[in-house]
Amino acid sequence: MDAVSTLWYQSTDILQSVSRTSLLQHYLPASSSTTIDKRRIVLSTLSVVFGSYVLWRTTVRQKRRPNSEVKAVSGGLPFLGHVLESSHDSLAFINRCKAEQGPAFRIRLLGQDLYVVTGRLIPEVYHNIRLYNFHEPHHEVLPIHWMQELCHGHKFKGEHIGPHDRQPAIYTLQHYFKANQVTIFSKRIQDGTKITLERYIHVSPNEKKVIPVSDIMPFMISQVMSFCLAGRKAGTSPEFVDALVSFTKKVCRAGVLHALFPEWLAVPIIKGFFSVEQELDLFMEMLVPEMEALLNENKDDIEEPTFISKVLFGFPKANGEMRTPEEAIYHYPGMALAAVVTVTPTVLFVLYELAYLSTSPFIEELRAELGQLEEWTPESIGRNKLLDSLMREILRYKVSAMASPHRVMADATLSNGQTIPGGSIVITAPYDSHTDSNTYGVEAAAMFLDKSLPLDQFDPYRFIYVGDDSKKSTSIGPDYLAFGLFSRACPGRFFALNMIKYIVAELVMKYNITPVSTGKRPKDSEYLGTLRLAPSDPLVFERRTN
Ligand code: HEM
Repeated sequence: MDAVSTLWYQSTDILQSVSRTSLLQHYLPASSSTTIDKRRIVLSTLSVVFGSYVLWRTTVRQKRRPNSEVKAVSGGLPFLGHVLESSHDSLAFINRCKAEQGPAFRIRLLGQDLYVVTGRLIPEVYHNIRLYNFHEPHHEVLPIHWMQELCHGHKFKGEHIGPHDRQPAIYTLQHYFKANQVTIFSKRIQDGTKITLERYIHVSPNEKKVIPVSDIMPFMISQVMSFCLAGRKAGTSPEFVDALVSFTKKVCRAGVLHALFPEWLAVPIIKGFFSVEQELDLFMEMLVPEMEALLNENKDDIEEPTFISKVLFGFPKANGEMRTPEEAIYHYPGMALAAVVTVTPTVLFVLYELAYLSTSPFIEELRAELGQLEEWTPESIGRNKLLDSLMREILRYKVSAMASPHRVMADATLSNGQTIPGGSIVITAPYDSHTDSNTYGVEAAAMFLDKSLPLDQFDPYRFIYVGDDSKKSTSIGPDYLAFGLFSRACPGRFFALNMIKYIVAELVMKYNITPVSTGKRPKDSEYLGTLRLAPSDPLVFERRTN
């Protein structure tokens, strides 16, 4: 999950929504000229405080740097740093930085220094998990537990997890969501997708409709996800699904406020406008009775285990006790959020590429292959090589220019001899690796690179030329960083791809999906180089009859 990327994406939205809503009205009723004066005073005070804070972040905290330290890239504006350049054309920006400073360089975004590593240096960061801490920066940008504590802590406190204890949510995924285990979700992926298509895409046979895919996709994915992670009752409840979408949006927005503003300012805004108390109440109200009922059954006998039931029964807490239903459910919103914010943009990318491939033979070939499957399940669809090649290519090509923030826990020396000071944030440059033939090695180049389009172009057939399993959409490596690397690699990837491929296969077989206008494909949106999203234009869905 690439959390830092939500930062810029949400910030404009937040500032707009905060100013649109009644923040000032709430504190400053507008009735007289005295009130207007008071408003001015408060606004000026806020501006001075915020301005001083920004100045402090950009100047006072600067310090002397040793010669061996990774060097800063030239250019950039005060406070904004390289925001404009990295948002305008992130790939050109990375190339310029590499040309100027080599494989590691320092950039500045919104008053924050970021150390960027490229190519062969990336695995070093993923490998040394003690030196490069992955969780801390993610918790800062997506402060899920902090939000749970802030908005719901007066009603329920999650279990204490020490730094050396197993993380219940991650441990559950690592042990119960392996490639050969995710078949337990198959029936629910199928049923959830069916209900979702009926609920969100109403197109009769031979009818054509413009569908706002980027608006409805978070709901569609949240629904199928709820089926699997929280159970059928949750998955069929529109309130539950809407609460998950709303929880996700609010936490992303709170993450921006939390990262940009001091806590004394962020907390009242978040409590006033982005509180997730109602959503967390609803999750508890709906799920606790189900989990209590499960506790009375034989736990080995659960017909359709969920993420929550695995946290409840899978393994004890650090003190040896089993979790209560509330303690198990506490881990659900964060995991569901991680799943929704990664799967939704991936499915949207697939739909846009398919829409713009609608006149190429690829779609018909894919339909012909899928049409020959003897059974229509996530497993059989998952084994289709053409669809797998499409998925790996989407995740290879659509990855953002910069991703995966890690906190450097002590002064660190990279293998090129350069150093990164302890306490800094280091990020990786995955798109650069994915498009550099040096990362693929000689064998891969001989095996498939010479048969496909150049690496900086999209080619859905690219990975069907591979003879072994090393280049499947779930197989990680330095040439495919979409799911991270080593022990920190995404433990939800087998489940995610099973689900995404099934949803995509259903859509491809049921609909002709085309762009609204036949002009040039609109560009993907890029924010700060750390987030890449498919265009938000709607697409045309035509119900197929054969
Ligand atoms: C296409 C979909 C997905 C993508 C592209 C993706 C990507 C990633 C990446 C890149 C990481 C490593 C962190 C980093 O390098 O910044 C990660 C970690 C993680 N992902 Fe995913 N992910 C996806 C789906 C999911 C799903 C569906 C779940 C849950 C069911 C999930 C749960 C997690 C968790 C818990 C971690 C943290 C692992 C740890 O800390 O060791 N992901 N994901």
